[in-house]
Amino acid sequence: MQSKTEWMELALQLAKATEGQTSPNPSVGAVVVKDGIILGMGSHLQAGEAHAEVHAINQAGDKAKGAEIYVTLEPCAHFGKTPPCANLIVESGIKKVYIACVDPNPQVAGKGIKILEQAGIEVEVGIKETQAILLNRKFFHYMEKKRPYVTLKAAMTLDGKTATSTGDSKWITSKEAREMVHQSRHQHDAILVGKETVLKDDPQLTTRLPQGGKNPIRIILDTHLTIKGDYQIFSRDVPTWIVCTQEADVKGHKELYPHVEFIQLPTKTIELADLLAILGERQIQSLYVEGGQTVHASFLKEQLADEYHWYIAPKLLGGQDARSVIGGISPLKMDEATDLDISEIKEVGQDILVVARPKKG
Ligand SMILES: Nc1c(/N=C/[C@@H](O)[C@H](O)[C@H](O)COP(=O)(O)O)[nH]c(=O)[nH]c1=O
Ligand SMILES: [Zn+2]
Repeated sequence: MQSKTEWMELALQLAKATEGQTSPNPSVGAVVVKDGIILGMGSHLQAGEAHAEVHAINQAGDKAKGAEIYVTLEPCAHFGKTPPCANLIVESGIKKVYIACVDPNPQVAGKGIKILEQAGIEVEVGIKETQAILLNRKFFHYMEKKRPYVTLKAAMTLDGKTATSTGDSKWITSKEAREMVHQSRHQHDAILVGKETVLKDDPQLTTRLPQGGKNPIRIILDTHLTIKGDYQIFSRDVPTWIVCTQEADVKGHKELYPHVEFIQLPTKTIELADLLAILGERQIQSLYVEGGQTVHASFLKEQLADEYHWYIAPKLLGGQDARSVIGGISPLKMDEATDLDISEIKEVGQDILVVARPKKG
């Protein structure tokens, strides 16, 4: 017999397994249980398809009568592409609903729970709530701020260098760490780099995992559209959006690269807040920023990064002339530093990954 916490843990595993593939929807898992026996379980797999509760209840069939359901997010109450799960739960005869976290989206918060309680179904909220909120932090952030959740990624030596003075950086981190980066690319709607990274590294910015994976949209910051030539970012297999400013000659570039989309900002410089708002309007919920140092400096200065993935290799380069992780100008006083909460440190091959987020408040 599993405890309610263990059943919710299973539902969270089901949700976590689909991380990145359900965008613009959240990742959700559900388990239907009666007398300690699993009658049905499921994950929401793709936006527009059945929700996790539908899969789990369909598997349980008539046996769902008198059962309990564990679901990682409050059941929906609105008619989206599928009928509301709250009504389905009522019709199924389920007698108790355990919910990890409510939907913070003001339009839906609490509506699903109300339908259940009005039908006389017992509801308990908050089992493994922290993990459930963490799992869908990008979705909740996007719902609240209408701009993508931004993760800055950097790979560096133990003394914080991302390349030698000649720009050589192949490779700093191990195969395992680089594979984890591709896993993150798969889980993000878009990936962003600056002009310098394109000119120096000629990156593909695609997801290349042994088991395959979704390619994020490539977003390149190129203020005056200076990137010309057969760079890999112009390949036709992945959508590429180039961000430039008002004086850039988009018309001329469009003739060179007809398959590329241009986002021309009405300003002399690329204002990141404006860009993120535009990306939000285009349903980009999560943005993976692979640098380089100038781009990282802008996101830090504007305080627009929501998460940092620092991959640190057991190497030392030394030298003030080697490239550091974040460019720009440093604040004068240490107490102007950006304070972070380190949420995870894990070994990846011979490297370590530090996951950190700006301190709230
Ligand atoms: N030099 C390194 C990285 N380098 C990161 C960027 O500078 C590269 O241009 C980008 O990842 C290349 O993308 P690709 O062409 O799609 O493979 N990133 C890493 O994690 N470890 C490194 O050691
Ligand atoms: Zn639903």
